[in-house]
Amino acid sequence: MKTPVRVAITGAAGQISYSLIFRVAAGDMLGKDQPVILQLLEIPPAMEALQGVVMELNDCAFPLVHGIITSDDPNVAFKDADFALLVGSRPRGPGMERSDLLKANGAIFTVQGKALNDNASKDVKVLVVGNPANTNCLIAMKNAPDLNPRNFTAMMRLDHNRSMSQIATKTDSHSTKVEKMVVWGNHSATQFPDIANATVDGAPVKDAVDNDWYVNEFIPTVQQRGAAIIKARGASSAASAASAAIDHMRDWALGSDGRWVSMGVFSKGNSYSIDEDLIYALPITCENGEWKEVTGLEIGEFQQKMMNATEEELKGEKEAVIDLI
Ligand SMILES: NC(=O)c1ccc[n+]([C@@H]2O[C@H](COP(=O)([O-])OP(=O)(O)OC[C@H]3O[C@@H](n4cnc5c(N)ncnc54)[C@H](O)[C@@H]3O)[C@@H](O)[C@H]2O)c1
Ligand SMILES: O=C(O)C[C@H](O)C(=O)O
Repeated sequence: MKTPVRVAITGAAGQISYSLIFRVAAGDMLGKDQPVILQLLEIPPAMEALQGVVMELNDCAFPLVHGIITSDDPNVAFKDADFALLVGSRPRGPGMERSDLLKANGAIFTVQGKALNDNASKDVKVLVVGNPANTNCLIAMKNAPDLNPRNFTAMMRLDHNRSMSQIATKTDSHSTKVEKMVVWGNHSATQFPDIANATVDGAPVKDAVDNDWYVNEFIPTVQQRGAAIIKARGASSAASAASAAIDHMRDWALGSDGRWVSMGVFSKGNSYSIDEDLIYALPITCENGEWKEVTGLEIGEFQQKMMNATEEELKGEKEAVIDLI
């Protein structure tokens, strides 16, 4: 039996966590042979609801769960954490953009960045899910000067998975047959789901779909999918967001087997001339617990325009929270 690892999850009584925690506990994230100690963070008004979640976790009698800690203090929840999934923050409602949440949520990530810096394992792998995820991740990273910036990532995997699913449906194939999809930039309406290198059943996607569908249907559908779910469900995506978080962390920890994934990462040293002080989604492969940028892709005029637009938005978000970083 492996030694248990510590998995901290914030917003643990919320919608996403209600799916996420149970999947982590079942071994979907780190493997069926990896015991976990769950370290669950909430704010004081939600601690009672969190106790209900813990009762349900206990009632599952998960073989891999070797301890459950609950707290409203990030210094306790992040103590020696090997993995930290920062979910806790307000979701947007109808008619809002994710960046409208910066004022409400940004400050959460200064406190949590400091607490990670002071308490977590030096190798902690951090995934920011709470919106606006990229800029919240930048805030947390900047408030954790003793941790390697490479430890901080933002979730773009939901956008990546949404793209693969849309392509599979359009080409009458299956999402597992779609490879080399890239979603660049911000988890927002400016994100750029790019099919230039993507293949389906080994053949170029761009030969299988027409450009009009790509530009006028596919890209806006992926960009607006979060808003479409809010409109339909009356609440933001939760189970699919949890599933994407599981995919992101699993691949980072256990490897992506050469498959490309999209992750929001610190842009310093990137090979696509993107501003070097952002959390920007790039094409990534993961191996031996490390992520690596896919380099050397040719960038055409349309791609450059789309990549610049999402970069500009991220620069604007950063300016809006400059006092927090
Ligand atoms: N990056 C993505 O792809 C993606 C996808 C879906 C949702 N999200 C975002 O994830 C966040 C959570 O969504 P949800 O549906 O679970 O929301 P929710 O409102 O159901 O749950 C959020 C939980 O966070 C808790 N919380 C608030 N402040 C906290 C703090 N300082 N410390 C710890 N916990 C705190 C709340 O008490 C609540 O229980 C939202 O910001 C949402 O927009 C991101
Ligand atoms: O759209 C939202 O606000 C929730 C989430 O970021 C999503 O993409 O579903």
